[in-house]
Amino acid sequence: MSPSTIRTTARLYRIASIPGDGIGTETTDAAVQVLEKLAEVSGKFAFEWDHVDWNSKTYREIGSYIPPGGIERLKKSDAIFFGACGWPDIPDHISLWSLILPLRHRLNQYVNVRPTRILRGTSSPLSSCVADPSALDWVIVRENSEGEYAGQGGTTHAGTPLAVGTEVAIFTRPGIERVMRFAFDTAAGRPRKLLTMVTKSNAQRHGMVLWDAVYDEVRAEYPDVAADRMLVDAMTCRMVLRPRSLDTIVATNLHADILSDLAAALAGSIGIAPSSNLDPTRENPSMFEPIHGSAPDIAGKGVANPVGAFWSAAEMVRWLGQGEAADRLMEAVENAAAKGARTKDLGGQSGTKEVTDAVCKELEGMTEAQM
Ligand SMILES: NC(=O)c1ccc[n+]([C@@H]2O[C@H](COP(=O)([O-])OP(=O)(O)OC[C@H]3O[C@@H](n4cnc5c(N)ncnc54)[C@H](O)[C@@H]3O)[C@@H](O)[C@H]2O)c1
Ligand SMILES: O=C(O)[C@H](O)[C@@H](O)C(=O)O
Ligand SMILES: [K+]
Ligand SMILES: [Mn+2]
Repeated sequence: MSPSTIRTTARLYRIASIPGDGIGTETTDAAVQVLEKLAEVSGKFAFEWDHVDWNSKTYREIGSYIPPGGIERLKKSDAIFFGACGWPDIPDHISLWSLILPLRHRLNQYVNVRPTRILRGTSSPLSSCVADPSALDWVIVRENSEGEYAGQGGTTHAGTPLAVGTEVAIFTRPGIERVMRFAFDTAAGRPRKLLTMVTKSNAQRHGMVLWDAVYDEVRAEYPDVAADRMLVDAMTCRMVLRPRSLDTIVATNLHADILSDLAAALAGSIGIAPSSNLDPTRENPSMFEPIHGSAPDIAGKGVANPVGAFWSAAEMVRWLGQGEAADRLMEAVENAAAKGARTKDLGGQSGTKEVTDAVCKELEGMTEAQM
């Protein structure tokens, strides 16, 4: 194919890229580089980037992360790629509630999909998974719009010995039902057709009990899916001791946030784990980001693992309809890891740049027939 043919037939995707803070900028730069290479070798699509500089520095300068008109700007894109937000000199609840959470809420991204598996060339701290890496292959479906992250509550007598803080979790029937259906659909679309629903409905007797009731109703509509439910504390043991007994997992905003960090560690490192903040109605752009934060302890050192950002980039490309290219990208990531391009968190010695270059090289080596 000549370059001009490529230009006329390629589908153009407009992507808003928000690197944010700390290693978010390093892993996003790496992902943009790998996505450009993927587009080049595929010839089927190209990216037009809207580079968005909302971060803790802009907050210090202008007092906000998202400037006026910011959400409208993002709505012009086909998808959003996000790095991480948060920096030690700004309280974490300010950065979270000024950037990532408003984006998830205002763009109606009510599901957060977090797959985990042990990539080829990497290892798990679980001995059962060292013997058989296929034992851990999960998709955590995180409720992404309400629950413990509803944002309701308040403080009275702040800064005094009488200080009172309330944190109100909100669970609505429509909110639970839509994420439950999404999870059952996800489970039904996977080979094992297995779903585990996680709550803490023994101690939390209102919202969590509503989760149980909605689970029972929706479950009846999916006779082909084998479903069970767990309390979140016991779930942590099951994830460690019986990984093969799990496949798709659905849980509340907070529980799934915690379980997905555990899942990432069991698969080798938080540095590999991806997430998709989805608006399943496709009315708004969905947003793709590694699950890790800005990691101030390693920021600026060139050692951050970019694989979670690459996997998120693959999920973005899949969401845009380029499933084959997404598979190729993951194959390139695993080939590179298997050949030794691994960062320190995975026991390797490569830096961010070396892993990025190795993945680009793998992509270049794939023939047109493969793409
Ligand atoms: N969605 C987001 O943007 C998001 C997510 C989580 C945390 N945060 C924010 O990030 C900041 C730091 O939070 P934290 O320390 O709890 O979590 P973190 O994920 O940033 O870091 C936890 C630990 O994992 C390591 N780590 C994380 N990503 C890595 C990678 N790609 N490669 C190698 N090591 C990696 C870090 O060095 C650190 O030791 C806080 O401000 C927090 O609010 C933001
Ligand atoms: O819950 C949070 O703090 C954030 O959602 C973050 O941890 C994440 O996982 O994206
Ligand atoms: K992130
Ligand atoms: Mn988290």
